[in-house]
Amino acid sequence: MKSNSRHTIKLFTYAQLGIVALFIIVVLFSTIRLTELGKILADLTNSTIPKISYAASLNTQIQNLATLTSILASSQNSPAQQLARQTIDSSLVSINESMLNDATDRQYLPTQLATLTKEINELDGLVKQRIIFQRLLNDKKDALNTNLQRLFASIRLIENSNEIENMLVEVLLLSVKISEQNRLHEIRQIELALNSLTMKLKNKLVERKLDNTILIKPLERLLFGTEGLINQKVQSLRIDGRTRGRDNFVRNLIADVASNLQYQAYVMNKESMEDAKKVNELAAQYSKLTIISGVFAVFLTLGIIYYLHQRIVLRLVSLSSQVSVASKTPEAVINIDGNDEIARLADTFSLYLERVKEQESALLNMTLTDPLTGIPNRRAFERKLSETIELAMRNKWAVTVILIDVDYFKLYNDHYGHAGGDACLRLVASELNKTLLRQSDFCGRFGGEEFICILPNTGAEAANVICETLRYAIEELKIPHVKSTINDYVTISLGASTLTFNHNSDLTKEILILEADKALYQAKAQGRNRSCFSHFNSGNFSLK
Ligand SMILES: Nc1nc2c(ncn2[C@@H]2O[C@H](COP(=O)(O)OP(=O)(O)OP(=O)(O)O)[C@@H](O)[C@H]2O)c(=O)[nH]1
Repeated sequence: MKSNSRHTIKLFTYAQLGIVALFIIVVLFSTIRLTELGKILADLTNSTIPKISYAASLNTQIQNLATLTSILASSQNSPAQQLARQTIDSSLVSINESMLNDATDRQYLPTQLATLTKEINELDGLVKQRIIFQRLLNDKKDALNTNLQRLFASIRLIENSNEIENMLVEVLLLSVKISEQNRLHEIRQIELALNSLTMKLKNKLVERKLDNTILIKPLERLLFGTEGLINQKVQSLRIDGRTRGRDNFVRNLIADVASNLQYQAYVMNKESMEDAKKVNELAAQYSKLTIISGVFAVFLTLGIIYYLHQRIVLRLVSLSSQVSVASKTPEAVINIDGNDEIARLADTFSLYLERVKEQESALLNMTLTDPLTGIPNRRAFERKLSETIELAMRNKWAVTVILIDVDYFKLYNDHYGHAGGDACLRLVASELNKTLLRQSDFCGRFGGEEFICILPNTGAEAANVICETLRYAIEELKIPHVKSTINDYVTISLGASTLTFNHNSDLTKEILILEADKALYQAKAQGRNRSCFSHFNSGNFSLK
């Protein structure tokens, strides 16, 4: 019962807590989702994007390295080689630094870079060798040219030396051809041709009885043997070939590293695109869920508000209007359904109004009752008379008013004392009320030792009978009255007036009382313990 009685407060509290909880859930849900989204975005911006950036930077540096190694490979002198090498070294340092700063796990890149550095060193060594050999070759060519010029000068001193000169010119041309030739087998053929030419030259010199040792041997030394021009050229070609091969190898290696980096960049790019797509999808999903949960929360809140409105507000409004009506209309009933505080409040209001009505009625009774005798007082008589006259006029009834006075009551009081007088009045009042038979008849105390009766729908004849019945009843009470000069017992005198015509005014009431009073005066005057009557109509009434 106690829990029932607190039902509305609980309901209201739960509803409030429900709304608060609902909004906390929605806010928490949104915050969690946004935090997750933030983490993914942070990962994307802090990790993936820098990785892509590093990969792009590394790729550019590696591509530059390919150009630099080409420059190194094609260096024709030491300054150019050294410049290219320094640039390559600083580029490698920069690549290594980029690699250290890069968070990406590049498993093979350090190994590849180490190999690349080693290969670049090899290439650099070959380039250096090639430059040396080139220089030696040039020196050899210069020495050969000097030697040939000396030979030409010596041969010109010999008579009929045209054939030998021609042979020397041929040697010069073939040696020049060697410098320009880049194919080994061609050089070998030129070598064979030079061999035969030098042999022929030697024979010619022998034929001319000239010492070929001084003339031809230096030329042969310059052309053939390990230090000769041909061998130098062959060596130079070999180193050149090795340099080109190493250069190609290094560039292929760089291309491998670059394609590896490009592939990693492609993978990272793809991953970041997938991450971005995922973030996009998640953001759309989260915003959808947040909107749905927000709308749900709003509708639920509206539902709770509507329910509270129906359950509490409307019932309170109804209670208020019912209380307002009930306080003005005595018959109105307060009725609120349910078994909660509001229903209990309605019951309390009902009880309170009932109590007020009871008290009102008790108060009214008190104001309309004579405290001594317990019968209606003069105010009650005034009311009853007005009602009776109204009813009588509507129904065309006759109305009789009887004014009653206890005979010699002053003497009674003086003899039996005031308390005795009171007791006598109570007995008389009770007897008068008992004697009036009709429910609709009225008997009240008019004041002092006077009583007054109203007899609705009672004509003059009936009134006469009733007056006599009343007078006889009091006399029969046999209340001793030793001081009365007319009887041994208490007696009463009665004056009655009967109205038998329509006359709707306050004057009617006054006239009835006045006529009754006159009749009473007459009864007193005629010797007391009797009844006198006044019957009147249409303003024309007579006293009997
Ligand atoms: N004990 C008592 N006496 C009352 C009460 N009201 C009026 N009386 C007395 O009733 C007496 C009325 O006296 P009077 O008006 O002279 O009339 P009476 O003595 O009855 O004389 P008549 O009417 O001429 O027979 C007074 O002495 C009043 O004091 C009451 O409530 N109790």
